[in-house]
Amino acid sequence: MTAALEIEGLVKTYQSLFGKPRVALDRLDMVVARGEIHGFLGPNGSGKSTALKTLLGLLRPDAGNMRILGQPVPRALPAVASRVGAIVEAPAFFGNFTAYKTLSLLAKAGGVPKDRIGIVLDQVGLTDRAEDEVKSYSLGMRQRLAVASALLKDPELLILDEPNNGLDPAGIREMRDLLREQADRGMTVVISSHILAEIQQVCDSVTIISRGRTVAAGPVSDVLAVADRGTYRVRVDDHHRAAQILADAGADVTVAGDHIVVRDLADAAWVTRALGLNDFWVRELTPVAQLEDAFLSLTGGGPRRGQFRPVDNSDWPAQEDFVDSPTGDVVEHGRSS
Ligand SMILES: Nc1ncnc2c1ncn2[C@@H]1O[C@H](COP(=O)(O)OP(=O)(O)OP(=O)(O)O)[C@@H](O)[C@H]1O
Repeated sequence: MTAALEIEGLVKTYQSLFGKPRVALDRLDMVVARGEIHGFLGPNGSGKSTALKTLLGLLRPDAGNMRILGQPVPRALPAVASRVGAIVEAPAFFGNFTAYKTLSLLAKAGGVPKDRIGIVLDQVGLTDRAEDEVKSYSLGMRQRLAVASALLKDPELLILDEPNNGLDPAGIREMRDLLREQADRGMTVVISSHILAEIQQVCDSVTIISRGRTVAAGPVSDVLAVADRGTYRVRVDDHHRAAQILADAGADVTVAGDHIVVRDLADAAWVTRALGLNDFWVRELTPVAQLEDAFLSLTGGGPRRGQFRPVDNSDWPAQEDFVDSPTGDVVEHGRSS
């Protein structure tokens, strides 16, 4: 069976009248199998939105091949558009329209049967507020209304850029259940996110990008296995002193709350020996395999709002290029620590 989404060698450079061109996508590759929930992960400014907008025909690519539901895009977009639901930018709703009226207009414009409105309102948990004006909605409720609008067509492929933005923990859980329900019905779901724990819980597979390039892809368990390069959590009495002993012995150690994290360990027994020789007895020695760790080790740093977290500068424009973020926030220069 063909993949729901395929991107191969996608290149996109933003031209600027005054500054240097900015390479946002640098031969990006991505494949999403049908029926799965796929996480599209990357630090701020790594190119996620650019990739999704290019895929959906909102930006023109410089090079590369893309297919949606087996059809080459952007050429075949008119043919596949009715089978794809997407939110790549926060949609602007009329504040004095109700959710029902908003969805009615969208349904009418898209030739969607009216009975879909009640179904999607129910799916996103807005039935009780359907007759309230959108201006009275919280950010999370607007987010759910946006998802409802994307679900109207009952699409085969649903693409959501940062769907959890503005949602509280309960809202995030509801969104997760909603996406899982859709996937169980056969819908393919692609979500971009920085909320790594969330991706780990909901996604079957991931593509991790950094600076416009794919750095890891595959089933979540495979990506975790690759990234699990001997990272262990160690619990011991007086963990500050124990961390010092391990650091003095040459280990890559950080103290994290009430435990120690030791990285790049070839043999976990080394920790037990090194501490035992100093009369420290290990109470816990557990391998750590979290998507967060995979993400950090693959992209070289954690996502921070409005900041770039470069990985390797070898073939990337000079540091002075990294001065503006799309949000206008302060931007970190150079390699992350
Ligand atoms: N309209 C634009 N003009 C010029 N450069 C842009 C434009 N939009 C994005 N960029 C640049 O392209 C790169 C990728 O940005 P993009 O928004 O695609 O990343 P992202 O991974 O979606 O980031 P975020 O997680 O912060 O939304 C960044 O260097 C960004 O500054």
